[in-house]
Amino acid sequence: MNDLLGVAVLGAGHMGADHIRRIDQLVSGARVAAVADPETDRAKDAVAGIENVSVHAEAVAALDAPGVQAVLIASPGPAHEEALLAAFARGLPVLCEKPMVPDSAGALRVVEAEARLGRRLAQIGFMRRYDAEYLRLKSLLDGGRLGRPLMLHCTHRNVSSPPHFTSAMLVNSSVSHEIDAARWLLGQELTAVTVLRPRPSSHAPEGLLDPQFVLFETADGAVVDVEVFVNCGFGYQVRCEAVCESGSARIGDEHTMVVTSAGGAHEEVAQDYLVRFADAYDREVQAWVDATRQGRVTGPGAWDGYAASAVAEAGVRALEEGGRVTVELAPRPDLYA
Ligand SMILES: NC(=O)c1ccc[n+]([C@@H]2O[C@H](COP(=O)([O-])OP(=O)(O)OC[C@H]3O[C@@H](n4cnc5c(N)ncnc54)[C@H](O)[C@@H]3O)[C@@H](O)[C@H]2O)c1
Ligand SMILES: O[C@H]1[C@H](O)[C@@H](O)[C@H](O)[C@@H](O)[C@H]1O
Repeated sequence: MNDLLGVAVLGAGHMGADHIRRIDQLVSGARVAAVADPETDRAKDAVAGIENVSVHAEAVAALDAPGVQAVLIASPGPAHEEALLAAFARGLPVLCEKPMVPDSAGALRVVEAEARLGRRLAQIGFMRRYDAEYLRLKSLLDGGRLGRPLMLHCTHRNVSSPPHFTSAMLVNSSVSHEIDAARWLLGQELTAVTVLRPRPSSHAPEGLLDPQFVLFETADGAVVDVEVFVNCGFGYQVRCEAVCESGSARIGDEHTMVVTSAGGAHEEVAQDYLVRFADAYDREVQAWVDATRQGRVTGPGAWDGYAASAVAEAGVRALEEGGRVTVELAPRPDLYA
């Protein structure tokens, strides 16, 4: 392998442009070798000032571009399956933004394709696993000092939702993070989901069911609740409180600065995920580059992406049809044992 891992970035929108900047300026051991976006001007803007990078309208052309040794997928969710399978066909390691594939059948096809290869190539962009506060909570729960976890209470608030956002996306895009975090923190699969629909906020776009209250049950009898509110208007807030047999622990309150001026003081609230989780994205991409250079996958993988999609799909059914929906997972291939 060359000195620097050559990465093709697919999608140069919000996340893609941020990852391009990160690989170019912050991460060691990698460089941006190619970028693909059907909006080629967007791709050109994102790589302005970067040398030896090719720009493509088609994702596949970027995978085949000179110097490409790995892929970072930051296109919209529905484009991920094709890109993942194309990367697998070329033996290229991948970091794929969440959701891995929004529908569970497509996600399972990705799992099966990787299982057929017989080696793991995909890491999924569940960056909360790299956030310092989540890591502290994980370490506390694993240490056992608080006893068995019984419940997680989660809050996931965005200032506003993008124009294309649908009611289903509150579950399969936003809550996909809580689904992965809960599986990871508790070390269990989520087995059933119920979604309550409070009256929509008058600040939400017409027809969008926002907020929602999502309730998960786990294989070992714990319960996870998530308030998801993507047009809350005031800030980006992600909180998680674990309630255990011998105590509780809460994260998500620390991302504030207290500003004092003109006879008053107020706490600032982060306005978006790029600020709140900046350090987590940095650590995530660095860890992916380091592992990839060693020929390994160390982060959340295709099975985690599939499980999150299957749980989210059950959640969307619960949202649309009402009632409690159980989650059916396919058998887990040995590759992910
Ligand atoms: N981890 C996180 O916290 C986080 C945050 C935001 C978005 N995301 C995920 O990142 C992905 C991108 O989201 P975004 O907010 O950057 O979206 P975006 O709309 O800002 O950007 C997507 C870009 O992909 C391009 N594109 C469309 N089809 C493509 C294709 N087939 N190949 C290559 N590029 C294509 C679009 O032209 C656009 O420029 C989504 O999967 C989203 O869920 C993750
Ligand atoms: O795609 C984004 C992203 O995953 C954010 O982390 C989440 O807070 C948003 O709700 C979602 O729309």
